[in-house]
Amino acid sequence: MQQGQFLAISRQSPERFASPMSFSLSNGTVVDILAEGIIGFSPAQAGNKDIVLSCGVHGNETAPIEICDELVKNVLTGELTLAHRTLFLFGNLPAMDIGKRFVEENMNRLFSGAHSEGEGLVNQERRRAKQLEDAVAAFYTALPVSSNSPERERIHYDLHTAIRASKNEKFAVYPYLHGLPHSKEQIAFMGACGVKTILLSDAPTTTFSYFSSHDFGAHSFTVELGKVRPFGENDMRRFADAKEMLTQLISQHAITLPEFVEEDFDIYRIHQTINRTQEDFALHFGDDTPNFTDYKKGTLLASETGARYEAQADGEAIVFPNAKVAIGQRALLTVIPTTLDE
Ligand SMILES: O=C(O)CCC(=O)N[C@@H](CCC(=O)O)C(=O)O
Ligand SMILES: [Zn+2]
Repeated sequence: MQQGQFLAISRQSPERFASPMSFSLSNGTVVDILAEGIIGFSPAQAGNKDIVLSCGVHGNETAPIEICDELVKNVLTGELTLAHRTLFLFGNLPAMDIGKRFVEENMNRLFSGAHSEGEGLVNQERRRAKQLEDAVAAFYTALPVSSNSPERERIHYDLHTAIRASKNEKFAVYPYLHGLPHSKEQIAFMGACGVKTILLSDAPTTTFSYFSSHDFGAHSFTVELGKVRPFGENDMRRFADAKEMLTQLISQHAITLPEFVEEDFDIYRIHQTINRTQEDFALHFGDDTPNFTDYKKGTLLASETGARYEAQADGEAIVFPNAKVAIGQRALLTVIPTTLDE
């Protein structure tokens, strides 16, 4: 509490959080530590939002970890007083220690129960994905929505940074909503964070943000705040707007957002999801080609034995290319400009 060293203790001495613990801060906020890297706060006069901020689901995506570490520190030391119940999740602690995306398996393909499919809970990423799901479920369902109380609003921002540089530096993946409307207010919040590019998903996935969106009706996004860099090497000025808005979100009962103006955003829809199915899967552009580089119809983007993957429309752009993913996993997304209600 004095130093707010929750992440440091979680990483160095996780056994200290082997059993759940609960205590109160002098401002009345109740702190629930469920496990290493999992800490919830319930202010004495909690507003109507239940907010989950997750980071480090990929261990080498350090800027969001540094932001959340500081927010947690500020709450624990009393420098920041929360207005809403907030759950912070530091996802893959062992992967942070080795500075890698993951140790054995990409955690962000293990949600919505995928952790227990096939061989089951055989590695730490699978067990952790289940633990994170359980923590989110307990957090969102702790306060039953009573007919007398105003509807509670569930929010989950899963904070990442991208492996490649991006033409559009900050962008967010809006999970598939099964036909429900996209929230303009949420997109306006993203815009205030400096996230002016939104990718609308076209199908269910096993990502963390789809899990909270689909299972709990949360306003969820995977938010890409910049590029992967080691701890201590992030230029935090590039994250200032995001950090400021996240601080406002959790510490103010209501925040003032600029009106949503669609022209201020680049909205894309996912057009192709290309999975690696063969050992010889190869991308047909350079490793330094940034996300959102677009191509003419017919351009060969990737190939593997038995398949050639081409741009199917002029202006189709690449996102998250990675030829080294495990067989069966997503190696490339392509996106096409769209509008919100198209
Ligand atoms: O830069 C990359 O190739 C990956 C960055 C990253 O981790 N992105 C997420 C996106 C999840 C989503 O589609 O919602 C991921 O690949 O898990
Ligand atoms: Zn990531």
